[in-house]
Amino acid sequence: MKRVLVITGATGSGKTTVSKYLQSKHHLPKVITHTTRKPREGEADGFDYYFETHESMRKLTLLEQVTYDFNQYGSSMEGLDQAWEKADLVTIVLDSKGATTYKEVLGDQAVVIFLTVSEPDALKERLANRGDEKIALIQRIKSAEYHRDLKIPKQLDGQSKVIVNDNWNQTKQELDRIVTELKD
Ligand SMILES: Nc1nc2c(ncn2[C@@H]2O[C@H](COP(=O)(O)OP(=O)(O)O)[C@@H](O)[C@H]2O)c(=O)[nH]1
Ligand SMILES: Nc1ncnc2c1ncn2[C@@H]1O[C@H](COP(=O)(O)OP(=O)(O)O)[C@@H](O)[C@H]1O
Repeated sequence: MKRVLVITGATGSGKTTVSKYLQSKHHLPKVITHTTRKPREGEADGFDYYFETHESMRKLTLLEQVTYDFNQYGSSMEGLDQAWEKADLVTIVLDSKGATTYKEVLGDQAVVIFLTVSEPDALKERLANRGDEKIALIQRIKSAEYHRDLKIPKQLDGQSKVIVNDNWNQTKQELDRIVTELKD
C-alpha cells in the first residue's frame, strides 16, 4: 500500500529535522509543498518549498491550503503522486490543520507523526539557535497557529504517533522503529 508519513507539530518541534533524517537515513522522498513565505537563508526553491507569489499560488490546484502566520501554504495531489512514483512510503511536513485533512482524505494511507517537546519554552530557544530573524520569530510565536499546534488536534488524538522530541538520539530510534514497521 502506498503511504505518506505526515510530520506535524509546532514550529521548532523538529519537523524539518525529522523529514531530513527520513530522507537521508531511510530514503523516503519528501513531498514538496508550496508557500508564499519568503525563503529563509539556505532554503532553495524546488527543494525546501516551491516559493510562490500570491498570484502563482492562486493558479495551483491544491489538495488543501492553509494560512499560517499570514502566509499561504498548500500541497497538491500531483506532488504526492510524484513522490509515490519514487517510493511507496514518502513524507510530507504539514501544520496540524493540514495533517487533519490528510488523515480525513487518505485514511490509513496517512500515518501522522505529531512532534512535541516536554517544555514549550525550549522551542523559542531552538528557533533562535536555528537563526530565525528576531522579528519573524517574535511574530511566529505570537501567531494563533503556533499556539494551536503546540497541542495535538482532537481529530488526531489516538490516531497519531506522538514523539516527544526532547532527545534527538531517542527520536531517531523511534523513527527507525516506525519506518521498519511500515516497510514490513
Ligand atoms: N497545511 C499545510 N501546512 C504546510 C504546508 N507546507 C508547510 N506547512 C506547514 O506550515 C507551517 C509553517 O512552515 P514554515 O514557515 O516552513 O515554518 P517552520 O514550522 O518553522 O518550519 C509548518 O507547520 C509547516 O509544516 C502545506 O502544504 N500544507
Ligand atoms: N531533539 C532536539 N534537540 C535539540 N534541538 C533540536 C532537536 N530537534 C531539532 N532541533 C533543532 O531545533 C531547531 C528547529 O528544528 P526544525 O526541524 O527546523 O523545526 P520545525 O521544522 O518543526 O520548525 C533546529 O535548529 C534543529 O536543529
